[in-house]
Amino acid sequence: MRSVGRSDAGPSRSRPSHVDGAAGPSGDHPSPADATLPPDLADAARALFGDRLDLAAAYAELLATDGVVRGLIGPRETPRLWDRHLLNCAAMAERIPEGASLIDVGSGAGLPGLVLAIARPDLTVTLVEPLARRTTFLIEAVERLGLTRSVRVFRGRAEEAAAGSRDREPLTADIVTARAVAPLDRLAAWCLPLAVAGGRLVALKGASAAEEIAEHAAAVARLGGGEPELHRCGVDVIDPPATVIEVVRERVIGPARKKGPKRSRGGRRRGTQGRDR
Ligand SMILES: C[S@@+](CC[C@H](N)C(=O)[O-])C[C@H]1O[C@@H](n2cnc3c(N)ncnc32)[C@H](O)[C@@H]1O
Repeated sequence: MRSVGRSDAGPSRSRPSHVDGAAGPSGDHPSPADATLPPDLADAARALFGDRLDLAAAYAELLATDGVVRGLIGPRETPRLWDRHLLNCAAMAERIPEGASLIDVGSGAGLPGLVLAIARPDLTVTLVEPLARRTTFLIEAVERLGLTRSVRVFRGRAEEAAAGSRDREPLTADIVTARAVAPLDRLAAWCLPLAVAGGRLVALKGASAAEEIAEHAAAVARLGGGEPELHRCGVDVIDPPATVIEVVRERVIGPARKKGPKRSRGGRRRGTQGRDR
């Protein structure tokens, strides 16, 4: 069994002051967001993060420092952390119902799962990531941002999370998110088993989202998914808006059945007499 790195041990002693409601972006003191956020993105960031903007800025700072040093984010990404990463991911929040449970598959350095946990304190978030270097960063980030009550980290693959083990129930959630993890057919195979019946996969995709739907809709249906839908998020807030593909888990498909013994032309199993069932 793979190890499970949980981070739900209550508030961290090292949590930053802004979590306790120290001066926010509109307060009297300079805030972390004032220092790191490009001025032309400030309105969008305020619209998407609201009074959690300083927490988002603290996460951006972590990505730009520890995230780069540990090789989780390329140094060339730091000038575009807000527009390409934080704002895009936060825009997905409009597709997620109030109070939902959420599993983020292949979180990497926390995108989009940690961003959504920052923007939406009403969510309960599980970050699923197989690589130890990444889960170590995630666990530390969750503690430093004071998010231990709403976010936990599962080290393992999505398939393992969905399968459960002798010591652990299978993980499930209302919403399963993913960004930059796999094409839609593979994503559906990994993510739909993690959604409750009627729950949804919400995958952040790029410009080729419509082609992906055309290519993989049949595979998604075989996996128990409904018709994939394309939605634009953050319209009038970010430019361009974020594109997501959503798939509802309409049917619960069990594990692939093993092939039975070959049947003869008459419908009887080879080597059996009489009963065919
Ligand atoms: C390209 S990174 C994207 C990370 C992050 N979602 C982002 O947008 O920056 C893909 C991530 O998916 C993870 N991954 C790959 N296969 C996976 C699986 N079957 N289950 C869960 N995570 C997986 C990898 O370890 C990696 O961290």
